[in-house]
Amino acid sequence: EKKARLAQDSTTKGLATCRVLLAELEAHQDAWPFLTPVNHKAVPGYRKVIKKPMDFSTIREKLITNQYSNWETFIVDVNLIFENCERFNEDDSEIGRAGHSMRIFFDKRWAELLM
Ligand SMILES: Cn1cc(C(=O)NCCN)ccc1=O
Repeated sequence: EKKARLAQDSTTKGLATCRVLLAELEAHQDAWPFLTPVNHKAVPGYRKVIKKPMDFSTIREKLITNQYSNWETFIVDVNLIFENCERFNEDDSEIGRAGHSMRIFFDKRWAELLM
């Protein structure tokens, strides 16, 4: 509880936690579909179906250029990756399974770092 409040209050600390977590997400073996923006020229329908694309490299760029005011705005973008993946991919598909695996990993690590 105290750690969570601390991380929430001082945004720099909160954002340091975000950097740690983003590095772990990018290093995960199931991160491959989410490392860079989906190439909508190579993936028919993607641009039409997914209104707000997001990926780990975009989140990293936003972190580096100070576009997240706090850890909550960071969480919104991470969850957008998983929501887009569930919307566009069957649960029983390579990418669908990777998305579920990454979401489970993220939720667990976030809880450990902030609770
Ligand atoms: C997240 N996502 C990724 C792809 C993809 O093809 N990624 C490139 C992998 N090299 C397609 C649909 C999708 O929802």
